[in-house]
Amino acid sequence: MNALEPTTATHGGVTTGGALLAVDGVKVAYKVKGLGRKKAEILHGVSLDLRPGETHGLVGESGSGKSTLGRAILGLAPVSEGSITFQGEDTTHASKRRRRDLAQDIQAVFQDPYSSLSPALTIGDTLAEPLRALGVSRSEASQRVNELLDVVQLPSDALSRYPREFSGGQRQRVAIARALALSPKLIVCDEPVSALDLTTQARVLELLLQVQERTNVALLFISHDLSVVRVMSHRVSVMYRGDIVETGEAAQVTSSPTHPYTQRLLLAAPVADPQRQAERRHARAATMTSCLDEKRRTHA
Ligand SMILES: Nc1ncnc2c1ncn2[C@@H]1O[C@H](COP(=O)(O)OP(=O)(O)OP(=O)(O)O)[C@@H](O)[C@H]1O
Repeated sequence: MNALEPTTATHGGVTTGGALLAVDGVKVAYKVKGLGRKKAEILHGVSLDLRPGETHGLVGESGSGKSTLGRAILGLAPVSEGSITFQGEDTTHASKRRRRDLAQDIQAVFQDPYSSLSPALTIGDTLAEPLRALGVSRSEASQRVNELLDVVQLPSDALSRYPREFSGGQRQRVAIARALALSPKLIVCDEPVSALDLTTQARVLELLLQVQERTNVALLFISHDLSVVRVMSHRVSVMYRGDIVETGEAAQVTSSPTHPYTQRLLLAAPVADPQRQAERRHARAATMTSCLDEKRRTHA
């Protein structure tokens, strides 16, 4: 198994064929204080699908249920109705043991790598751990770890250092490398750049695009930032209060949305200085757009 080998053949950047992941009418409900035995329904029956090698953006305001959907796909949220199918297998209520196996194919990168990287492990051990757990030999794991460092553009002296010795952007690179260790087919990226400054955001997003190019991994890209979702995604779904209200090609959804909520999301001006915000957005979009153009040229 080579961490950098494409998992399937690609065509024009996105592999053709059936869905890799299908979420169908999924409901998630939690017990909450004050409701007695009644549960609060967070997802009201959401559906989306992801093709191999595709990035599906999931956008919506805080509390709309984006992370809950990501967690349901990872088997971390209780699904009360509906189904989640991965590579033709119903994984909705997969056993713990099956989940461990599925982790080879479905990985996650979260907003805060501090919470997902063990402070007690060096980067070398962090990256080798999932490989060793699978029975990969020490020397093969060591070779793979070096490949992974190369992919995420971290120096080899990173291996003996600890997460606290890295910047936020570097730690997110480590988290991406660890997610890639087992050559997954899908990575749930939950706000992977929200905690980073804009320059670092652009670098990490570019890295994700390059990684997808090399490995054909599919990404569920969760963000509240429509401009980031637009440049990262092939298709976009918009969540509003536990429902997906609109799904379509990224360019269509983000330039001429049909649902009133998406239209409001587009118009939302998040900061007091709109001039500065517009300049920043423009700079970020330019970086991302050139990156995507390059990607398209490579596949032309
Ligand atoms: N374990 C839980 N128990 C009870 N309620 C929960 C739980 N997890 C999430 N919720 C509730 O579900 C709703 C959706 O949360 P979720 O984190 O999925 O939203 P989100 O769209 O990802 O928001 P953000 O962008 O702020 O992360 C929120 O009201 C949250 O309080």
